[in-house]
Amino acid sequence: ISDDLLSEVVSALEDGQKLVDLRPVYVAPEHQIETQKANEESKMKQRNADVFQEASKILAQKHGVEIFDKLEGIDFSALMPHPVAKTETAGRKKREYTFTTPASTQGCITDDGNCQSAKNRNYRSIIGVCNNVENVFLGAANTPVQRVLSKPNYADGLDSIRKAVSGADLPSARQVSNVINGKSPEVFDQNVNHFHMQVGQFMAHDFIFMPSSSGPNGETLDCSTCPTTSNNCAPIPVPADDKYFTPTTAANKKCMRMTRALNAQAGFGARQQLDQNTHFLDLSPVYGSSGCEASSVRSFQGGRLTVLPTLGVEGTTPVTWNLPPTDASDTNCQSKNPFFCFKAGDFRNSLSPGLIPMHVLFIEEHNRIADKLKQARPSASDEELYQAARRILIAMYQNAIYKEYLPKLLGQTLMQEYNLISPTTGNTVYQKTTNPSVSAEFAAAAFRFGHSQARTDFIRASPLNATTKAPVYLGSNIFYTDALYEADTPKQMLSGMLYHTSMSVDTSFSFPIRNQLFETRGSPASGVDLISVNINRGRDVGLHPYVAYRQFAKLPAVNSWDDLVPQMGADRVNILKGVYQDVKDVDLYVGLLMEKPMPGALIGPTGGRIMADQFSKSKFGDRFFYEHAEPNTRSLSKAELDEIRKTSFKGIICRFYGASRVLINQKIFDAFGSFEQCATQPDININQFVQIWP
Ligand code: HEM
Ligand SMILES: [Ca+2]
Repeated sequence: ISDDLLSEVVSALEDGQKLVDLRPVYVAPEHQIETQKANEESKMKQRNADVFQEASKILAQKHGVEIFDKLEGIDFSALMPHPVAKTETAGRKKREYTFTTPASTQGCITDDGNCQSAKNRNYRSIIGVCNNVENVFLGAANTPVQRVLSKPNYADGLDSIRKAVSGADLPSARQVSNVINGKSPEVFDQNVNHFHMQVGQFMAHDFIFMPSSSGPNGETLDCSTCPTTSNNCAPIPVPADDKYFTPTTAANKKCMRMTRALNAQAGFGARQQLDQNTHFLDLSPVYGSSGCEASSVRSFQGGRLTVLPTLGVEGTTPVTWNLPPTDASDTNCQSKNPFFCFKAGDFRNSLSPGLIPMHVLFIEEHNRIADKLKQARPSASDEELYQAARRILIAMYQNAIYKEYLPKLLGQTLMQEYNLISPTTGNTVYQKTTNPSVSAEFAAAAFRFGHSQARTDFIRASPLNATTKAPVYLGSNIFYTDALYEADTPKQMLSGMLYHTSMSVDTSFSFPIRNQLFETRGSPASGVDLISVNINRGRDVGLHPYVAYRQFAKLPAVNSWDDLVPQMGADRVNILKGVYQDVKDVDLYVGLLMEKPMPGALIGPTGGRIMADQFSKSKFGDRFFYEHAEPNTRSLSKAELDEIRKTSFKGIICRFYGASRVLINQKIFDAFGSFEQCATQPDININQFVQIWP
């Protein structure tokens, strides 16, 4: 670029920094739950991004947004007027990397920074670097999301929220949520159990942790006042006739709090969001996405992960069960000592009551594998046992997702169309040119379909489906863990989820999901509506309206409301007409859930394709995916892969219960169907994994 433009860039950055310093501060006066709490690395990225954002506005005002085409791809971070800049790869060889480490990393696991080291060829790194050796940060923690449609949709091309076609504001996300929500009673899907919901949430936490913006010194923002002047708040107006978030009158305008997703743009142009977790399906909710998370869940003995053995009484029988280790400093935890929330690879582990059983399920399977490895190889070190068990468990998990979870969600047509069906023999082929990163459309809209599956309650049952104790009500147990400390609750809750249906995937949601997210017990309306948050989140991250994705979904273009009828039916289109002025205003999340499911699937063609596309990228763009055999990489041997292929969620669950469970659902996500004997569920032959070491 010319010297003139360069000096303009420098002064725009300087002025940008001044504007950032002048921004009104919306720091929360009192403690607030922050599900999507940013870590130190994300916060550092926001510091640069805020300046780039202000500087972009200065340049755009003078030259129009076209100027950004000229500046694209150039690294300006060294010109930042404040010192934390420096990009990860600047001045480094391609296959080496360094990453900014927070100050408090004492005792945390570190990496050797070399993608060709034996360790990085043998195992996935914890933070996900070196998966793609030519583009070492692709898919790593704290890197940007990608987009199904190449550019985000912002009213000013930079960061302001999309407007309606008419130029007016879009209808309030709570208004939309109120109008689309089906009438009670809840409708259940007789073909799908609640475990399908729970696995989905766990996977969501593996794919992505999109952090929220924070204040100038990393504080929690208070985004409940409206209208707002903050670039990082997007409060949701509550309609005057709202049934739950009352009282509200036009004069006494009330807003539901919502903080915008943290801006991590690393150059000029539009706002850009990031994923704080590894983008890969690599069990990061168990093992962590940072060195500190990883070390905090390990026992450092025999390759094991830490558990909290717990004692209780069921009826008159003493019982013991495991919980994850506690985290007394979890700032989101609403239950108090001794009912601490837990420490796991993902900070959101105590968000909903059903999540902890998932964490315990995988922690215990990891420990069983580590113990078997140790028995077969008594001289192996803790590190060797941990890494080997981790590799085996991730392989089992990927196998279960692609063979059991995904066909139920997508149906055969899309499984075939996106080449997602696992071969019974031989290998699949890694594609180094495939970007495995999570897409904004997947994270902020399509994969949130699962919020529609979440029922009001978590039933606790014995392995024979006898009810044991009262169901755990979702609305009063978000970030509360006391129920998990009641005898054998993780196993009883998992049993309940296996035997009981989930809600059907549509625009009907359970009461807690629509009204009680983060609610504090005894304080009605202290929470938010997750569905409004989903809709507003889509606008926040610059998703295009639903109609823009029709071509990607191989559907005819939409010019009038009638064009939606073939996919949605006239009744649903009428509901949409009641809240949106124009068919081109409809939010992506809403459009996806309004589509009728494809045959044999839980979701319609557009949501299905956004998800199938993601699962394809997550498979073919993951060098360590369990079915690939890649040179210079410790892929699974044929014998190892044959062992993994025999496993399933069924076996993992049976082993979790031990002798107390005899039968298991033949199809693990069917609520009603045949059963199989637990005794016949294949486990891996550990000797096949010990022969080829590491
Ligand atoms: C009890 C059930 C659940 C609760 C209470 C819950 C709650 C939440 C909350 C509070 C957020 C953050 C929203 C935001 O600020 O934008 C979120 C995000 C999300 N949820 Fe759920 N969820 C549940 C189940 C599920 C299920 C079953 C799925 C998928 C099948 C899912 C997929 C997602 C995804 C993809 C995100 C975005 C995560 C990110 O970008 O970091 N959730 N959920
Ligand atoms: Ca991950």
